[in-house]
Amino acid sequence: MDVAVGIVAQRDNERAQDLAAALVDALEGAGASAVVDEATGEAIAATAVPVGSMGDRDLVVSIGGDGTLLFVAREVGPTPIMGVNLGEVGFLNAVAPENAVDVVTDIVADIARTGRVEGRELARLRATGVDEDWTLAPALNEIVVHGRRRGHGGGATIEVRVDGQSYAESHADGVLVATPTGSTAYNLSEGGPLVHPATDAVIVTQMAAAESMPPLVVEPDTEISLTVTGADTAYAISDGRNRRRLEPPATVSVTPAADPVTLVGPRANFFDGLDKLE
Ligand SMILES: NC(=O)c1ccc[n+]([C@@H]2O[C@H](COP(=O)([O-])OP(=O)(O)OC[C@H]3O[C@@H](n4cnc5c(N)ncnc54)[C@H](O)[C@@H]3O)[C@@H](O)[C@H]2O)c1
Ligand SMILES: Nc1ncnc2c1ncn2[C@@H]1O[C@H](COP(=O)(O)OP(=O)(O)OP(=O)(O)O)[C@@H](O)[C@H]1O
Repeated sequence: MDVAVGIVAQRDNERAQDLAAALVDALEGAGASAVVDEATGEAIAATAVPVGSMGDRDLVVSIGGDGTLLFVAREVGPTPIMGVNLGEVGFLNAVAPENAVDVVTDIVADIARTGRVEGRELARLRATGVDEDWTLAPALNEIVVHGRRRGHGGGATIEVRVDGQSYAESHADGVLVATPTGSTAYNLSEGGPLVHPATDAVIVTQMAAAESMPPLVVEPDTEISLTVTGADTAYAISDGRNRRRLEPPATVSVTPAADPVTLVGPRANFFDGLDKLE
């Protein structure tokens, strides 16, 4: 089968663009087709398409940090993604740049031979409005609900309900609902637990709450609802980038998203990765 690959390189990063060019050459040499994102297409000689249209590719390669991979996941949904790490932490991107050409050409040869992609599924969360009809882009890391701004005078009163049962209610900077993938990100800075990536779970962590309850870990099919009062404005935010302004009183419902993200390629070692977080 003819394998089609999309390549997204971190914007304005020359190293990422050079690697994208090397991947295009290697893939075309191996008989596959390769396109790059539009920003990268301005820097290197390659066919460019919007990232949002790469959902029809067999594989999308993200070259950059965790933020670039989160962006690619938002744009291409369930299409298999492989991350090459040029960033600092690289929790989501297991492949080192020097191995990228070999790893990608091996994966593409596998797809050509078998017609399928071996990957692992990472759960996402979906946030919807209860009083108003809106939905955020599915979150691979976390949904955050916070007041007008982080810090003094910017918080709100947020009640957390777990499958309809009240768990906590306090004035706080916010509350975050994280996946195991997101447990090492914002959740960790707010005192939430690390959850090993092989665990199916959802984490609820209050952010600087006046009357705090311990962070809570529940099974993935649980509905978490967050009711915001005591503030003029609040926000619901998916993976730090996709946001919805709320006018409290407002309730946000967080449930499992239908489509997981499929990550392809070698797995990052969770315990080695933790050393990089300090
Ligand atoms: N105080 C904090 O820790 C804080 C604040 C805002 C956002 N964030 C995280 O940033 C994410 C958005 O990323 P961005 O690059 O667009 O914003 P960003 O540029 O603010 O990146 C924040 C940092 O989070 C790291 N990161 C992202 N996902 C991770 C994960 N699953 N495990 C470990 N580290 C991870 C990134 O490598 C980066 O160093 C959000 O989903 C949130 O988890 C963290
Ligand atoms: N090729 C691209 N086309 C369009 N937008 C891009 C592209 N690459 C990155 N972006 C934007 O940049 C954001 C990623 O942020 P950033 O580059 O700061 O994060 P990163 O990959 O985690 O890198 P670092 O670890 O160096 O911070 C994405 O959310 C997206 O909005």
